Amino acid sequence: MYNVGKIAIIGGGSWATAIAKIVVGHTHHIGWYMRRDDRIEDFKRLGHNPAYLRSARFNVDEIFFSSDINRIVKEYDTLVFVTPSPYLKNHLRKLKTNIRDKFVVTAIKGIVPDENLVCSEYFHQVYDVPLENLACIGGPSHAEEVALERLSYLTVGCKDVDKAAAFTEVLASEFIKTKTSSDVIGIEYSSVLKNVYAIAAGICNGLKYGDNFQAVLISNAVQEMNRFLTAVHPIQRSIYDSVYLGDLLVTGYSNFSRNRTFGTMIGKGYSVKTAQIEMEMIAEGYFGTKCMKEINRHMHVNMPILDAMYNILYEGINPQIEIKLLTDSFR
Ligand SMILES: NC(=O)C1=CN([C@@H]2O[C@H](COP(=O)(O)OP(=O)(O)OC[C@H]3O[C@@H](n4cnc5c(N)ncnc54)[C@H](OP(=O)(O)O)[C@@H]3O)[C@@H](O)[C@H]2O)C=CC1
Ligand SMILES: O=C(CO)COP(=O)(O)O
Repeated sequence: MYNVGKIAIIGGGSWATAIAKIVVGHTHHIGWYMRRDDRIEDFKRLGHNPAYLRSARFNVDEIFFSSDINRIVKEYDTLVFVTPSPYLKNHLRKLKTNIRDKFVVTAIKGIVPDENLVCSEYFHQVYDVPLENLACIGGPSHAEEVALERLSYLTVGCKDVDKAAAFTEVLASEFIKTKTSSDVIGIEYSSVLKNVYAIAAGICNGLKYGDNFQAVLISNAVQEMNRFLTAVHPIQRSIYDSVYLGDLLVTGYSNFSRNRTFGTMIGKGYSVKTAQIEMEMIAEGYFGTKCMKEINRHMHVNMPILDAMYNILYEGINPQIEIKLLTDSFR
């Protein structure tokens, strides 16, 4: 089996912390790049991330921390990128080290803004990482629940399924079941789209639509997701697998979801700016909406929910009017 070698986590937020906890439980050593030295010092002193998932405790002797991304990249074989998508380029801008020969795993559920590329395409096109060295982690997995050791399913996608299987070895546990897939592009796009649909679910919640309508919205969202995935990467897949439908459901229904929370505020009448300030956390579906709208200008897939989100979030159309129009297109 493929040897994943020494693993490093790139990013210091809640999902990075949850993944670090899982991986170090297996390997007893990880590298960890965080952007702020003060956070690293506090982490070492407290034995937990001072800002995210504070209940997840670590043996800091098992972690090599650094705010120098080049140092981490040089010394580790498998790099797990877990930064919010809008910040990925900021971190990579500092990179002077070649990553062509690394195994690059992304747990990012978002598109690289301005480039309109999912992360694997970005690493392939800009950093020359071969497709068989690129993997993604998907599936319904709120970091808060993973930290509480509530049973969760993670899917590792990689063109080279042997490599995907090797990486699942460092994720699987009593409370994490793992699956493999070769559908990297499909998983990445579905992870972006489910955020857009979770914003839609939140907006409808804020507008006081009930559970009956939410079910119709999500049913139509899964059909829309399927149409797009079939157009962008036409392979045999079941959209009902948990990595696609499951992640859509958890993000659309869970109170942990930042995207849904952001949408609820918009539905209640907050402006985009105010909702973003109030949230204090990032709802990547906001950025995903614009990127997907631009990508779909060339793809011409019928995506009424995406279009409605774009009109509300970027064209300033009243959510009440836009959702009313959307309801007429639903099956
Ligand atoms: N949270 C979850 O449940 C899940 C998240 N994901 C995905 O994981 C990825 C990471 O999200 P998550 O861990 O939740 O993020 P969080 O919101 O928990 O953390 C935000 C991170 O971004 C950093 N950051 C904030 N502002 C900037 C900036 N201007 N430039 C660079 N970095 C900045 C923060 O650093 P600092 O603390 O120094 O400010 C922090 O490390 C996302 O793509 C998300 O979709 C996937 C599955 C589950
Ligand atoms: O991807 C997630 C759960 O699988 C997290 O979604 P949010 O970013 O909406 O919180």
